[in-house]
Amino acid sequence: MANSAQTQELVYLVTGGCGFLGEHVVRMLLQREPRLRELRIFDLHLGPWLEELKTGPVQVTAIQGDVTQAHEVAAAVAGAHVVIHTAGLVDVFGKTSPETIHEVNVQGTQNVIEACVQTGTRFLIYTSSMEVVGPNIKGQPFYRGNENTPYEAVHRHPYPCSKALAERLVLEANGREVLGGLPLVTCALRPTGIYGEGHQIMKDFYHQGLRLGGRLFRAIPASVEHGRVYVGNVAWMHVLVARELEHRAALMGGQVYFCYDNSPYKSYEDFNMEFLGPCGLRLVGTRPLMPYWLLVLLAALNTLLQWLLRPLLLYAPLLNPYTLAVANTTFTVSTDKARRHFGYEPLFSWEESRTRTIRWVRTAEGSA
Ligand SMILES: NC(=O)C1=CN([C@@H]2O[C@H](COP(=O)(O)OP(=O)(O)OC[C@H]3O[C@@H](n4cnc5c(N)ncnc54)[C@H](O)[C@@H]3O)[C@@H](O)[C@H]2O)C=CC1
Ligand SMILES: C[C@H](CCCC(C)(C)O)[C@H]1CC[C@H]2[C@@H]3[C@H](O)CC4=CC(=O)CC[C@]4(C)[C@H]3CC[C@]12C
Repeated sequence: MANSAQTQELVYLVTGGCGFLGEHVVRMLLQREPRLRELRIFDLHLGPWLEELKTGPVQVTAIQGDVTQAHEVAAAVAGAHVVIHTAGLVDVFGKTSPETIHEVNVQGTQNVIEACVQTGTRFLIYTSSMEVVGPNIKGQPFYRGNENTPYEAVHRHPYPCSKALAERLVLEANGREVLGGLPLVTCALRPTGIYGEGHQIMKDFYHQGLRLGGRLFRAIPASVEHGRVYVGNVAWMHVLVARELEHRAALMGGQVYFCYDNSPYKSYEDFNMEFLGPCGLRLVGTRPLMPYWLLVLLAALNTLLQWLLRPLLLYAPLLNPYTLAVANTTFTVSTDKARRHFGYEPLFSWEESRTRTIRWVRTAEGSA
Protein backbone atom coordinates (compact mmCIF):
# COMPACT_ATOMS: atom_id res chain seq x y z
CA MET A 1 0.00 0.00 0.00
CA ALA A 2 1.05 3.62 -0.49
CA ASN A 3 3.51 5.12 1.99
CA SER A 4 1.37 7.71 3.77
CA ALA A 5 4.46 9.71 4.83
CA GLN A 6 4.65 11.06 1.27
CA THR A 7 2.22 13.71 0.11
CA GLN A 8 -0.93 12.04 -1.05
CA GLU A 9 -2.46 14.52 -3.40
CA LEU A 10 -3.47 12.83 -6.63
CA VAL A 11 -6.84 11.55 -7.77
CA TYR A 12 -6.79 8.81 -10.42
CA LEU A 13 -9.67 7.30 -12.33
CA VAL A 14 -9.44 3.85 -13.88
CA THR A 15 -12.25 3.00 -16.28
CA GLY A 16 -12.81 -0.74 -16.68
CA GLY A 17 -11.06 -1.14 -13.33
CA CYS A 18 -12.85 -4.41 -12.59
CA GLY A 19 -11.72 -6.18 -15.77
CA PHE A 20 -8.81 -8.57 -16.24
CA LEU A 21 -6.24 -5.83 -16.88
CA GLY A 22 -8.10 -3.15 -14.92
CA GLU A 23 -7.90 -5.07 -11.64
CA HIS A 24 -4.13 -5.41 -12.03
CA VAL A 25 -3.82 -1.68 -12.78
CA VAL A 26 -5.89 -0.84 -9.71
CA ARG A 27 -3.87 -3.08 -7.40
CA MET A 28 -0.57 -1.87 -8.87
CA LEU A 29 -1.54 1.77 -8.37
CA LEU A 30 -2.36 1.12 -4.74
CA GLN A 31 0.98 -0.60 -4.23
CA ARG A 32 3.23 1.64 -6.27
CA GLU A 33 1.82 5.15 -6.56
CA PRO A 34 2.59 6.79 -3.22
CA ARG A 35 1.14 10.16 -4.26
CA LEU A 36 -2.35 8.73 -4.62
CA ARG A 37 -5.07 10.25 -2.43
CA GLU A 38 -8.14 8.84 -4.14
CA LEU A 39 -8.56 6.02 -6.63
CA ARG A 40 -11.82 5.96 -8.54
CA ILE A 41 -12.80 2.71 -10.19
CA PHE A 42 -15.43 3.05 -12.89
CA ASP A 43 -16.96 -0.07 -14.40
CA LEU A 44 -20.23 -1.42 -15.72
CA HIS A 45 -19.90 -4.33 -13.29
CA LEU A 46 -18.22 -3.77 -9.94
CA GLY A 47 -16.30 -6.69 -8.42
CA PRO A 48 -16.83 -7.75 -4.77
CA TRP A 49 -13.02 -7.70 -4.26
CA LEU A 50 -13.17 -3.89 -4.26
CA GLU A 51 -14.43 -3.98 -0.67
CA GLU A 52 -11.10 -5.26 0.65
CA LEU A 53 -9.32 -2.26 -0.90
CA LYS A 54 -11.39 0.23 1.01
CA THR A 55 -9.57 -0.31 4.30
CA GLY A 56 -6.21 1.09 3.11
CA PRO A 57 -4.83 4.65 3.34
CA VAL A 58 -6.03 5.58 -0.17
CA GLN A 59 -9.68 6.46 -0.63
CA VAL A 60 -11.08 3.89 -3.03
CA THR A 61 -14.28 5.03 -4.74
CA ALA A 62 -16.20 2.43 -6.71
CA ILE A 63 -18.43 3.90 -9.41
CA GLN A 64 -20.86 1.70 -11.26
CA GLY A 65 -21.28 3.36 -14.64
CA ASP A 66 -21.33 3.05 -18.39
CA VAL A 67 -18.76 4.76 -20.63
CA THR A 68 -21.40 5.20 -23.31
CA GLN A 69 -23.26 7.57 -20.96
CA ALA A 70 -21.47 10.90 -21.26
CA HIS A 71 -22.94 12.36 -18.07
CA GLU A 72 -21.84 9.36 -15.99
CA VAL A 73 -18.33 9.62 -17.38
CA ALA A 74 -18.14 13.37 -16.78
CA ALA A 75 -19.24 12.95 -13.16
CA ALA A 76 -16.57 10.30 -12.59
CA VAL A 77 -13.80 12.29 -14.30
CA ALA A 78 -14.50 15.62 -12.57
CA GLY A 79 -11.63 16.44 -10.23
CA ALA A 80 -9.38 13.57 -11.36
CA HIS A 81 -5.76 14.40 -12.24
CA VAL A 82 -5.20 11.32 -14.36
CA VAL A 83 -7.56 9.04 -16.28
CA ILE A 84 -6.52 5.53 -17.28
CA HIS A 85 -9.09 4.44 -19.82
CA THR A 86 -8.98 0.68 -20.05
CA ALA A 87 -12.72 -0.07 -20.28
CA GLY A 88 -13.66 -1.74 -23.50
CA LEU A 89 -15.61 -4.51 -25.12
CA VAL A 90 -13.14 -7.26 -25.97
CA ASP A 91 -15.16 -9.39 -28.31
CA VAL A 92 -13.70 -11.23 -31.27
CA PHE A 93 -16.20 -14.11 -31.03
CA GLY A 94 -19.36 -12.39 -32.25
CA LYS A 95 -21.05 -12.25 -28.85
CA THR A 96 -22.02 -8.59 -29.26
CA SER A 97 -23.14 -6.59 -32.27
CA PRO A 98 -20.63 -4.45 -34.20
CA GLU A 99 -22.75 -1.41 -33.27
CA THR A 100 -22.37 -2.11 -29.55
CA ILE A 101 -18.63 -2.67 -29.90
CA HIS A 102 -18.38 0.67 -31.68
CA GLU A 103 -20.53 2.43 -29.11
CA VAL A 104 -18.51 1.20 -26.13
CA ASN A 105 -15.02 1.34 -27.62
CA VAL A 106 -15.28 4.43 -29.81
CA GLN A 107 -18.13 6.55 -28.42
CA GLY A 108 -17.10 5.56 -24.89
CA THR A 109 -13.57 6.82 -25.56
CA GLN A 110 -14.91 10.03 -27.09
CA ASN A 111 -16.96 10.54 -23.92
CA VAL A 112 -13.84 10.10 -21.79
CA ILE A 113 -11.93 12.67 -23.88
CA GLU A 114 -14.77 15.19 -23.73
CA ALA A 115 -15.09 14.67 -19.98
CA CYS A 116 -11.38 15.46 -19.55
CA VAL A 117 -11.74 18.61 -21.67
CA GLN A 118 -14.87 19.81 -19.90
CA THR A 119 -13.72 19.15 -16.35
CA GLY A 120 -10.04 20.12 -16.67
CA THR A 121 -8.35 16.71 -16.38
CA ARG A 122 -5.00 16.94 -18.13
CA PHE A 123 -3.61 13.41 -18.37
CA LEU A 124 -5.25 10.58 -20.28
CA ILE A 125 -3.78 7.13 -20.89
CA TYR A 126 -5.62 4.86 -23.28
CA THR A 127 -5.31 1.06 -23.34
CA SER A 128 -5.13 0.38 -27.03
CA SER A 129 -4.09 -2.94 -28.56
CA MET A 130 -1.65 -4.57 -30.97
CA GLU A 131 -4.81 -5.21 -32.99
CA VAL A 132 -4.76 -1.55 -34.04
CA VAL A 133 -1.79 -2.48 -36.20
CA GLY A 134 -2.43 -6.11 -37.03
CA PRO A 135 -2.49 -8.85 -38.07
CA ASN A 136 -4.16 -7.23 -41.06
CA ILE A 137 -6.75 -8.82 -43.34
CA LYS A 138 -4.00 -9.88 -45.74
CA GLY A 139 -2.38 -12.00 -43.03
CA GLN A 140 1.00 -10.32 -43.52
CA PRO A 141 3.52 -11.13 -40.78
CA PHE A 142 4.75 -8.48 -38.37
CA TYR A 143 8.01 -9.97 -37.16
CA ARG A 144 9.63 -8.37 -34.08
CA GLY A 145 8.38 -4.99 -35.24
CA ASN A 146 8.38 -1.73 -33.33
CA GLU A 147 6.27 1.43 -33.23
CA ASN A 148 7.88 2.69 -36.45
CA THR A 149 7.79 -0.52 -38.46
CA PRO A 150 5.86 0.05 -41.70
CA TYR A 151 2.84 -2.24 -41.89
CA GLU A 152 -0.39 -2.02 -43.82
CA ALA A 153 -2.95 -1.79 -41.01
CA VAL A 154 -6.21 -2.71 -42.74
CA HIS A 155 -9.06 -4.18 -40.73
CA ARG A 156 -12.60 -5.35 -41.24
CA HIS A 157 -13.45 -6.94 -37.92
CA PRO A 158 -15.41 -4.66 -35.54
CA TYR A 159 -13.01 -5.07 -32.60
CA PRO A 160 -9.73 -3.92 -34.25
CA CYS A 161 -11.66 -1.29 -36.23
CA SER A 162 -13.06 0.13 -32.99
CA LYS A 163 -9.68 0.07 -31.21
CA ALA A 164 -7.99 1.80 -34.15
CA LEU A 165 -10.64 4.54 -34.29
CA ALA A 166 -10.54 5.05 -30.53
CA GLU A 167 -6.75 5.20 -30.47
CA ARG A 168 -6.80 7.84 -33.19
CA LEU A 169 -9.32 9.93 -31.21
CA VAL A 170 -7.08 9.78 -28.14
CA LEU A 171 -3.93 10.74 -30.01
CA GLU A 172 -5.67 13.56 -31.88
CA ALA A 173 -6.95 14.93 -28.59
CA ASN A 174 -3.38 15.48 -27.37
CA GLY A 175 -2.86 19.22 -26.97
CA ARG A 176 -6.57 20.13 -26.77
CA GLU A 177 -7.26 22.85 -24.27
CA VAL A 178 -8.99 21.60 -21.13
CA LEU A 179 -11.02 23.64 -18.65
CA GLY A 180 -8.56 26.07 -17.06
CA GLY A 181 -6.63 26.61 -20.29
CA LEU A 182 -3.91 23.97 -20.04
CA PRO A 183 -3.32 21.34 -22.75
CA LEU A 184 -4.53 17.75 -22.54
CA VAL A 185 -1.68 15.21 -22.66
CA THR A 186 -2.60 11.78 -24.02
CA CYS A 187 -0.89 8.60 -25.02
CA ALA A 188 -1.82 5.05 -25.97
CA LEU A 189 -0.43 1.70 -24.82
CA ARG A 190 -0.71 -1.23 -27.19
CA PRO A 191 -0.51 -4.59 -25.41
CA THR A 192 0.02 -7.72 -27.44
CA GLY A 193 -1.95 -10.76 -26.19
CA ILE A 194 -2.10 -10.33 -22.41
CA TYR A 195 -1.77 -13.35 -20.13
CA GLY A 196 -1.64 -13.89 -16.39
CA GLU A 197 -3.94 -14.21 -13.41
CA GLY A 198 -7.52 -13.65 -14.50
CA HIS A 199 -7.04 -14.52 -18.19
CA GLN A 200 -10.37 -16.09 -19.09
CA ILE A 201 -9.31 -17.67 -22.41
CA MET A 202 -6.41 -19.46 -20.70
CA LYS A 203 -8.91 -20.90 -18.25
CA ASP A 204 -11.19 -21.93 -21.13
CA PHE A 205 -8.30 -23.79 -22.80
CA TYR A 206 -7.44 -25.43 -19.50
CA HIS A 207 -10.95 -26.73 -18.99
CA GLN A 208 -11.19 -27.80 -22.61
CA GLY A 209 -7.99 -29.83 -22.12
CA LEU A 210 -9.38 -31.44 -18.97
CA ARG A 211 -12.53 -32.43 -20.83
CA LEU A 212 -10.38 -33.97 -23.58
CA GLY A 213 -8.56 -36.21 -21.10
CA GLY A 214 -5.62 -33.89 -20.46
CA ARG A 215 -4.88 -33.23 -24.12
CA LEU A 216 -5.03 -30.28 -26.46
CA PHE A 217 -4.56 -30.75 -30.18
CA ARG A 218 -2.18 -28.55 -32.13
CA ALA A 219 -3.98 -26.47 -34.73
CA ILE A 220 -1.38 -23.80 -35.51
CA PRO A 221 2.19 -24.38 -36.78
CA ALA A 222 4.80 -23.91 -34.06
CA SER A 223 6.65 -21.50 -36.37
CA VAL A 224 3.92 -18.83 -36.15
CA GLU A 225 5.02 -16.39 -33.43
CA HIS A 226 2.37 -14.61 -31.38
CA GLY A 227 3.29 -11.69 -29.13
CA ARG A 228 2.35 -12.10 -25.47
CA VAL A 229 2.91 -9.90 -22.44
CA TYR A 230 2.34 -10.51 -18.72
CA VAL A 231 -0.57 -8.60 -17.21
CA GLY A 232 1.52 -7.34 -14.27
CA ASN A 233 3.98 -5.73 -16.67
CA VAL A 234 1.18 -4.18 -18.72
CA ALA A 235 -0.27 -2.75 -15.49
CA TRP A 236 3.17 -1.47 -14.47
CA MET A 237 3.53 0.32 -17.82
CA HIS A 238 0.22 2.07 -17.20
CA VAL A 239 1.34 3.17 -13.72
CA LEU A 240 4.67 4.47 -15.03
CA VAL A 241 3.12 6.33 -17.95
CA ALA A 242 0.59 7.94 -15.63
CA ARG A 243 3.43 9.06 -13.37
CA GLU A 244 5.74 10.36 -16.09
CA LEU A 245 3.25 11.97 -18.45
CA GLU A 246 3.26 15.24 -16.53
CA HIS A 247 7.06 15.59 -16.46
CA ARG A 248 7.66 14.41 -20.02
CA ALA A 249 4.57 15.78 -21.73
CA ALA A 250 6.49 17.11 -24.72
CA LEU A 251 8.15 13.76 -25.36
CA MET A 252 5.31 11.39 -24.50
CA GLY A 253 2.20 13.36 -25.48
CA GLY A 254 0.49 11.89 -28.55
CA GLN A 255 2.74 8.82 -28.57
CA VAL A 256 1.98 5.11 -28.83
CA TYR A 257 3.90 2.40 -27.00
CA PHE A 258 3.75 -1.33 -27.52
CA CYS A 259 3.58 -3.24 -24.22
CA TYR A 260 6.41 -5.75 -24.00
CA ASP A 261 8.46 -7.77 -21.56
CA ASN A 262 10.75 -10.78 -21.64
CA SER A 263 8.08 -13.38 -22.39
CA PRO A 264 9.44 -15.74 -25.06
CA TYR A 265 8.43 -15.60 -28.70
CA LYS A 266 6.31 -18.68 -29.39
CA SER A 267 3.16 -19.74 -31.15
CA TYR A 268 -0.09 -19.05 -29.31
CA GLU A 269 -0.53 -22.70 -28.40
CA ASP A 270 3.08 -23.40 -27.44
CA PHE A 271 3.06 -20.32 -25.25
CA ASN A 272 -0.10 -21.45 -23.46
CA MET A 273 1.58 -24.79 -22.83
CA GLU A 274 4.19 -22.99 -20.68
CA PHE A 275 1.40 -22.80 -18.11
CA LEU A 276 -0.95 -25.60 -19.05
CA GLY A 277 1.89 -28.16 -19.34
CA PRO A 278 2.85 -27.87 -15.66
CA CYS A 279 -0.88 -28.14 -14.85
CA GLY A 280 -0.99 -31.58 -16.45
CA LEU A 281 -2.03 -30.90 -20.04
CA ARG A 282 -0.24 -32.12 -23.14
CA LEU A 283 -0.23 -30.57 -26.61
CA VAL A 284 -0.60 -33.40 -29.09
CA GLY A 285 1.27 -33.12 -32.38
CA THR A 286 4.47 -31.42 -33.47
CA ARG A 287 2.58 -30.24 -36.54
CA PRO A 288 -1.09 -29.19 -36.86
CA LEU A 289 -3.26 -32.28 -36.80
CA MET A 290 -5.74 -30.86 -39.28
CA PRO A 291 -4.88 -29.38 -42.67
CA TYR A 292 -5.29 -25.62 -42.71
CA TRP A 293 -8.02 -25.70 -45.34
CA LEU A 294 -10.14 -27.84 -43.00
CA LEU A 295 -9.72 -25.34 -40.17
CA VAL A 296 -10.76 -22.57 -42.55
CA LEU A 297 -13.83 -24.59 -43.45
CA LEU A 298 -14.70 -25.29 -39.81
CA ALA A 299 -14.22 -21.63 -38.95
CA ALA A 300 -16.58 -20.63 -41.76
CA LEU A 301 -19.04 -23.28 -40.62
CA ASN A 302 -18.96 -21.83 -37.11
CA THR A 303 -19.82 -18.41 -38.54
CA LEU A 304 -22.76 -19.90 -40.41
CA LEU A 305 -23.94 -21.79 -37.32
CA GLN A 306 -23.65 -18.64 -35.21
CA TRP A 307 -25.87 -16.83 -37.67
CA LEU A 308 -28.41 -19.67 -37.97
CA LEU A 309 -28.65 -20.23 -34.22
CA ARG A 310 -28.75 -16.56 -33.25
CA PRO A 311 -32.56 -16.46 -32.83
CA LEU A 312 -32.35 -19.42 -30.43
CA LEU A 313 -29.04 -19.18 -28.61
CA LEU A 314 -25.65 -17.53 -28.58
CA TYR A 315 -23.14 -19.80 -30.29
CA ALA A 316 -19.70 -18.19 -29.95
CA PRO A 317 -16.89 -20.76 -30.24
CA LEU A 318 -13.19 -19.83 -30.04
CA LEU A 319 -12.66 -20.79 -33.68
CA ASN A 320 -13.92 -18.38 -36.30
CA PRO A 321 -12.27 -16.93 -39.43
CA TYR A 322 -10.95 -13.94 -37.51
CA THR A 323 -9.46 -15.77 -34.51
CA LEU A 324 -7.95 -18.33 -36.86
CA ALA A 325 -6.31 -15.60 -38.92
CA VAL A 326 -4.94 -13.84 -35.81
CA ALA A 327 -3.62 -17.06 -34.29
CA ASN A 328 -2.14 -18.14 -37.62
CA THR A 329 -0.25 -14.93 -38.46
CA THR A 330 3.08 -14.00 -36.94
CA PHE A 331 2.79 -10.81 -34.92
CA THR A 332 5.57 -10.03 -32.45
CA VAL A 333 7.15 -6.84 -31.19
CA SER A 334 10.70 -5.96 -30.30
CA THR A 335 11.11 -2.39 -29.07
CA ASP A 336 12.65 -0.31 -26.30
CA LYS A 337 10.61 2.85 -26.85
CA ALA A 338 8.98 2.61 -23.41
CA ARG A 339 12.39 2.31 -21.74
CA ARG A 340 13.76 5.28 -23.66
CA HIS A 341 10.74 7.51 -23.10
CA PHE A 342 9.76 6.76 -19.52
CA GLY A 343 12.31 4.37 -18.06
CA TYR A 344 10.18 1.23 -18.26
CA GLU A 345 11.76 -2.07 -17.27
CA PRO A 346 9.52 -5.10 -16.77
CA LEU A 347 8.66 -5.45 -13.08
CA PHE A 348 8.15 -9.21 -13.40
CA SER A 349 10.72 -11.49 -14.99
CA TRP A 350 9.53 -14.20 -17.37
CA GLU A 351 10.11 -16.82 -14.66
CA GLU A 352 8.00 -14.90 -12.16
CA SER A 353 5.25 -14.19 -14.69
CA ARG A 354 5.19 -17.87 -15.56
CA THR A 355 5.14 -19.03 -11.93
CA ARG A 356 2.35 -16.65 -11.01
CA THR A 357 0.27 -17.69 -14.01
CA ILE A 358 0.74 -21.40 -13.35
CA ARG A 359 -0.26 -20.87 -9.71
CA TRP A 360 -3.38 -19.08 -10.87
CA VAL A 361 -4.34 -21.76 -13.42
CA ARG A 362 -3.99 -24.34 -10.65
CA THR A 363 -6.26 -22.43 -8.31
CA ALA A 364 -8.70 -21.96 -11.17
CA GLU A 365 -8.91 -25.76 -11.42
CA GLY A 366 -11.97 -26.06 -9.26
CA SER A 367 -13.88 -23.29 -10.96
CA ALA A 368 -14.75 -25.12 -14.18
N1 LIG B 1 -7.01 -9.12 -23.17
C1 LIG B 1 -6.07 -8.83 -24.06
O1 LIG B 1 -5.28 -9.70 -24.49
C2 LIG B 1 -5.92 -7.42 -24.54
C3 LIG B 1 -6.74 -6.38 -24.12
N2 LIG B 1 -6.54 -5.11 -24.59
C4 LIG B 1 -7.37 -3.99 -24.14
O2 LIG B 1 -7.25 -3.89 -22.73
C5 LIG B 1 -8.45 -3.39 -22.18
C6 LIG B 1 -8.89 -4.30 -21.06
O3 LIG B 1 -9.11 -5.58 -21.60
P1 LIG B 1 -9.40 -6.86 -20.69
O4 LIG B 1 -9.05 -6.54 -19.30
O5 LIG B 1 -8.79 -8.02 -21.35
O6 LIG B 1 -10.97 -6.97 -20.86
P2 LIG B 1 -12.09 -7.22 -19.76
O7 LIG B 1 -13.33 -7.52 -20.51
O8 LIG B 1 -11.63 -8.18 -18.74
O9 LIG B 1 -12.20 -5.79 -19.08
C7 LIG B 1 -12.88 -4.74 -19.64
C8 LIG B 1 -13.65 -4.04 -18.53
O10 LIG B 1 -14.38 -2.97 -19.13
C9 LIG B 1 -15.68 -2.96 -18.57
N3 LIG B 1 -16.64 -2.39 -19.50
C10 LIG B 1 -17.09 -2.95 -20.65
N4 LIG B 1 -18.01 -2.16 -21.18
C11 LIG B 1 -18.14 -1.08 -20.37
C12 LIG B 1 -18.94 0.07 -20.40
N5 LIG B 1 -19.85 0.29 -21.36
N6 LIG B 1 -18.80 0.97 -19.41
C13 LIG B 1 -17.92 0.75 -18.40
N7 LIG B 1 -17.14 -0.32 -18.32
C14 LIG B 1 -17.25 -1.22 -19.30
C15 LIG B 1 -16.00 -4.42 -18.31
O11 LIG B 1 -17.04 -4.56 -17.35
C16 LIG B 1 -14.67 -4.97 -17.85
O12 LIG B 1 -14.55 -4.91 -16.46
C17 LIG B 1 -9.46 -3.29 -23.32
O13 LIG B 1 -9.56 -1.95 -23.71
C18 LIG B 1 -8.85 -4.15 -24.42
O14 LIG B 1 -9.21 -3.67 -25.68
C19 LIG B 1 -5.52 -4.83 -25.43
C20 LIG B 1 -4.70 -5.81 -25.88
C21 LIG B 1 -4.81 -7.18 -25.47
C1 LIG C 1 -8.94 -17.46 -29.42
C2 LIG C 1 -7.68 -17.38 -30.24
C3 LIG C 1 -6.99 -18.74 -30.22
C4 LIG C 1 -7.81 -19.78 -30.91
C5 LIG C 1 -6.89 -20.69 -31.70
C6 LIG C 1 -7.67 -21.77 -32.47
C7 LIG C 1 -8.69 -21.14 -33.33
C8 LIG C 1 -6.74 -22.51 -33.34
O1 LIG C 1 -8.23 -22.65 -31.53
C9 LIG C 1 -6.70 -16.32 -29.74
C10 LIG C 1 -5.43 -16.31 -30.61
C11 LIG C 1 -4.92 -14.88 -30.57
C12 LIG C 1 -5.80 -14.17 -29.60
C13 LIG C 1 -5.93 -12.64 -29.72
C14 LIG C 1 -4.58 -11.97 -29.64
O2 LIG C 1 -3.86 -12.35 -28.49
C15 LIG C 1 -4.68 -10.47 -29.72
C16 LIG C 1 -5.79 -9.85 -28.97
C17 LIG C 1 -5.68 -8.55 -28.62
C18 LIG C 1 -6.74 -7.84 -28.04
O3 LIG C 1 -6.71 -6.62 -27.94
C19 LIG C 1 -7.94 -8.55 -27.59
C20 LIG C 1 -7.81 -10.02 -27.56
C21 LIG C 1 -7.07 -10.58 -28.78
C22 LIG C 1 -7.92 -10.26 -30.01
C23 LIG C 1 -6.84 -12.11 -28.60
C24 LIG C 1 -8.20 -12.86 -28.62
C25 LIG C 1 -8.05 -14.38 -28.64
C26 LIG C 1 -7.15 -14.85 -29.78
C27 LIG C 1 -7.80 -14.54 -31.12
